[in-house]
Amino acid sequence: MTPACGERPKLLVVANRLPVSAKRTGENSWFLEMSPGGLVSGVTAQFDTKWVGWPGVDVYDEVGKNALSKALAEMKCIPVFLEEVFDQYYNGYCNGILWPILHHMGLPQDDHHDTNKTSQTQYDAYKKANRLFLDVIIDNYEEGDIVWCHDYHLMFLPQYLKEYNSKIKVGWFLHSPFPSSEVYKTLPSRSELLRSVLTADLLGFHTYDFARHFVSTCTRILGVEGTHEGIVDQGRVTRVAVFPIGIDPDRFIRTCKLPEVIQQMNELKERFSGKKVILGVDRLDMIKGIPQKYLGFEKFLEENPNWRHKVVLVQIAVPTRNGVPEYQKVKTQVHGLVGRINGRFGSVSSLPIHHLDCSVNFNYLCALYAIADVMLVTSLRDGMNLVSYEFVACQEAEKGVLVLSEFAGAGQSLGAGALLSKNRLIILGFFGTLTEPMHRRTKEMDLKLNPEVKGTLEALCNDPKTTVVVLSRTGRNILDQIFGEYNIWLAAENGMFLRHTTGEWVTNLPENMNLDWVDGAKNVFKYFTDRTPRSFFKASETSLVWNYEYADVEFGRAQARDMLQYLWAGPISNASVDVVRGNHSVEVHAMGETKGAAIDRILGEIVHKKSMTTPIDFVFCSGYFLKKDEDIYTFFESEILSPKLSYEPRSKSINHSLQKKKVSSSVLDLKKDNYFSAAIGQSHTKARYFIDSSRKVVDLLSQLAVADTTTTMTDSFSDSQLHQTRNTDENLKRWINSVRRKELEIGDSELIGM
Ligand SMILES: O=P(O)(O)OC[C@H]1O[C@H](O[C@H]2O[C@H](CO)[C@@H](O)[C@H](O)[C@H]2O)[C@H](O)[C@@H](O)[C@@H]1O
Ligand SMILES: O=c1ccn([C@@H]2O[C@H](COP(=O)(O)OP(=O)(O)O)[C@@H](O)[C@H]2O)c(=O)[nH]1
Repeated sequence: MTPACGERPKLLVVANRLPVSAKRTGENSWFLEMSPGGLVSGVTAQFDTKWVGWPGVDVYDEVGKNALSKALAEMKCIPVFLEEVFDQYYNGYCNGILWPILHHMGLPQDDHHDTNKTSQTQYDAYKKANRLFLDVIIDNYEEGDIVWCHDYHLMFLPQYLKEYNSKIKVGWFLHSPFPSSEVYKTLPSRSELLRSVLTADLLGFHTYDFARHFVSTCTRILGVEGTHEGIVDQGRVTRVAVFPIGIDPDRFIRTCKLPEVIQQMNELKERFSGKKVILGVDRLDMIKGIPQKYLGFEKFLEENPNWRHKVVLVQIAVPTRNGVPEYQKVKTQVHGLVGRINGRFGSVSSLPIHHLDCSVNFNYLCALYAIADVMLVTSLRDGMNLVSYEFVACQEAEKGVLVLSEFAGAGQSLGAGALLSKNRLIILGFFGTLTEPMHRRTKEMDLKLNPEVKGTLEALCNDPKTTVVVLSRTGRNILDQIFGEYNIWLAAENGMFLRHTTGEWVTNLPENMNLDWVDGAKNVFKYFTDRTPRSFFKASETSLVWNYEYADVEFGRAQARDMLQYLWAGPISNASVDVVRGNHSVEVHAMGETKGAAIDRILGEIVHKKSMTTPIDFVFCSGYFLKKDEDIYTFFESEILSPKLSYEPRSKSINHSLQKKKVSSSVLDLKKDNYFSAAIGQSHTKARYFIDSSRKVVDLLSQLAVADTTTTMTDSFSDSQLHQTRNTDENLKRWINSVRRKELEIGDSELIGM
């Protein structure tokens, strides 16, 4: 029966745990408190509905069961008493077998002597527990109710529910990750569990990756079809979708304003005054990476003696699943590490790690979140990790830093604001960007690196996570002279030549570039140089520049006009070239030789040379570029709109041959918020921002050298010295289209844009 018009169907939330856990205080009296874990926080925040679940306690007597059921009913909770089955179901199959597999950890390897018997008993207990849940649902189900099953504890429940009544609408949501099929297929009961889950109408996951893994696992293990909607099996569709869980931020913001919580914050600030506070809040679960967090902290203290006694790591390690051997082991390991690190770096008055084996109440948790300078989330794998959201919600005043493991689901939604930058690319022009401020007529040979940028540039170039490229119109010799000492990539003559300073120059020409015109044009350039006193010309493989700035100006201009006529009539008449007439120069260069055209090949080459497999997840590009070279900015914008899958290096080596190799994974992992472009000195630009002077570039680079955050850049770009040039997708598309127009800069081109 469908509910009457206007009447909403009732939702039965079924999870292993009820949102409250019970403690017995007398024969028929119970104390109820909030259950631990993100499932409870996340689901209670969003729904006012009936819950079915385990009350967190073993009850064997009828008096106790009745009293507890009554107490829970007031909170719209219905208990499932699991009794004898609980240990083998919860500690055994759920948390000893399924949990490690779902978190990519594989099956536990010890207890060989009894493995078959134990795992069979656990599997049977798991099925029995699922049936006990079914029984309670049947007792409470009313026609039209929707049953929403949660998590890996209840993978048989959808099938049992549909067998009982095929019309019940059933959803199933997984709060943990779902691993790749290679990991999942090691589970002996892999097919039965998948088949059962697929009987549900709708399946939900936190992230696209988990959903994708699930679908491909079903297709590989069961041979069913995966479509954009979900799984199709013999005409029946099970929808698979992504529903990331969240928190109620207002609850945290409100709590932080309570006088009692402000008082706690003040006490904590005083307690840790003069120190930076790093906070960790995790269940003491191996997936949370607490030992790894401590080892990292120990290394930090080893390598940075000046930070000892100036930083404290406060770790709330909420006790969890004590009945599972792996959890007991991790607890012992963690305690050993705390003892060692505090012993090594502590003093009578100060301990580097404050480790608490307990949970804390909500108000105190908010106070801790609010005063922390750094929240350190080091999950090895984590479904979502609500703690990271909660920290952000409590940080209105302090603006601390969230260090968030990319292996937590939250990394996919908080990524833009968290410290994830693993592989940064910085592309800089030379003239007007890194040079000393100077007159634009300064000769190439006199160009000098801005002394203020030297230290910063060195730090960035030596950072293993950062690739720095100077992309300039300048020639190879000059770049060699100026940057020879740095660990840097040099792209000379607008990227036609490329070199890492530890290697040799390679030509980086587009494939099939026709250079037949060069010899003929060179003759014309020579002819006019010979006939125009004090003029000179420079030639490279792809361009020729004739300069008459020291000649008689009138005569030079007349000669330039003649020279162009000769060129157009002769050597370049059918050639694919750009001709740029400057105030005192004529330049001919191969078409397509812009920074935007070259960057694609430069990236391919760098990726190949560095054997780069980690996608570039941060790009900063800035320069004092010619208008036509601004296509470098649109190159990155178009990567954001339609990313390429891979790069194939295409350059030809002058001095040694390069083995061509396809890079298989995506190279640029750019979203809107991890790409920053800033044009120097020109407000009409395709860059996202413009900067008045190169001095600001020095500031920005120095910030990047000390903190590798996208947040840092976002903050910097929102200050008054930087001007946003655009921010809408529509504009973005227009700019990308406009770049297809051929734009030639007529003006003083000798030095601008180097
Ligand atoms: O009930 P426990 O065995 O004590 O464990 C607590 C919960 O741990 C897991 O939480 C997951 O759900 C969170 C919310 O979706 C998510 O943010 C987190 O990453 C997961 O680890 C488990 O999946 C829950 O069933 C437990 O209640
Ligand atoms: O002493 C504590 C520490 C944490 N939490 C809560 O436990 C949840 C942990 O959820 P998360 O998704 O981060 O991880 P899970 O424990 O579910 O794997 C968060 O809502 C925390 O506020 C709590 O209730 N008491």
